[in-house]
Amino acid sequence: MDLDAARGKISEVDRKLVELLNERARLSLSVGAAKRQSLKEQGASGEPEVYVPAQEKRVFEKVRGLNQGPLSADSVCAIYREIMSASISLQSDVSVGYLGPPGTFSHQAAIKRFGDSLAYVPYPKIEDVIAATEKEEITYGLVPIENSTFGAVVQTLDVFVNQPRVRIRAEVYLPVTQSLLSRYQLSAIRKVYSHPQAFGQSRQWLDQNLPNASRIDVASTAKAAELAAAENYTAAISSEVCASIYNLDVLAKDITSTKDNTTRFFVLGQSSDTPTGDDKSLLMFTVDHRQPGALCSALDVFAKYKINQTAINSRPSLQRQWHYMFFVEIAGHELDECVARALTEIKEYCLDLVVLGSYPRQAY
Ligand SMILES: C=C(O[C@@H]1C=C(C(=O)O)C=C[C@H]1O)C(=O)O
Repeated sequence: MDLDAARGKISEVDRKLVELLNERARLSLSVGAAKRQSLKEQGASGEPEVYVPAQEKRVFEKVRGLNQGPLSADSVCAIYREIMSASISLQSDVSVGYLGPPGTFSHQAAIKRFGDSLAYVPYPKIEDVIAATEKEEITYGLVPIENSTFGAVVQTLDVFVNQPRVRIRAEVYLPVTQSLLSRYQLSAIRKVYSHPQAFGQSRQWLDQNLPNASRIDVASTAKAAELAAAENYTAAISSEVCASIYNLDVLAKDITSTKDNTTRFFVLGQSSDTPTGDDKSLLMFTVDHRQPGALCSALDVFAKYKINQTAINSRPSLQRQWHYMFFVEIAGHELDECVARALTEIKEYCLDLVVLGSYPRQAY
């Protein structure tokens, strides 16, 4: 086929594609109308959930299975991310809050999960994102929860300890590459700004290469880049995206201590999604300190029901000194029968058990 003929055929395919995309969009408007109708029939007030991670997971799996190439399944899924983003925005005005300013890994994770068609709202602190979700100032809030190198994001867990009225709706994994950004050469740098998590992920590199520079914690890696752009003899540990946003040079790339450094985020909303058959749930509880082995007995309930624990963390309970709030993530959905039974049983050993949410398991 010659060039003109190939371009002519592409143009014909584009015409059909645009037609099909709009046909799909009209159907997603019908989905929105059906959700509203069903809420009305149940006598419930408020807007239906427009972002449905369980359904999106099914669509991605279906599309992966259908794909015969030459496009890679990942490319087709990236295109579908945008198609679904557009159909969400058509159903309703959706806004997603994240830890800003623009360019943070939270911002990148939000775009990875929600695509380009939604409105993004930066907040200066993680607790502000959670408070804005609680007040429904934004439709969904995205917060970091743990990093594969440095562990739990304690700022997020500490807000959960106060039991905000939000539910986890989805999880997102984002590969994270930390870099040293500055307007100066390495030898001139006296001060480094970053988020405590990014310092933790890059500590070895800093000890070796900038042992005498002071390390100043700030609320986000993008805030660090903003400060490094404004102040003399400073640098930031941040993302390469921020190097271009804040006009900084990348002095060193990929300075984290482990390979495949990845951060996991939660999408928070007003409710969790329905079970998919492959979900996880995050529980938060304290145990009765007067019962010896109470934590062990609580965790034993999961063993009894053959429920896998995928993560465990603890934070000070803030109620009594040396008492802890435990965060246990398990495989399964709160509405799965065996999880529901285990939760009833585990309450015997736990005080204040809260299910923070159930969400479809995502690939790393
Ligand atoms: C259309 C829906 O709403 C959203 C859009 C989807 C899509 O375009 O396929 C899938 C899930 C939802 O995030 C739905 O719930 O089915």
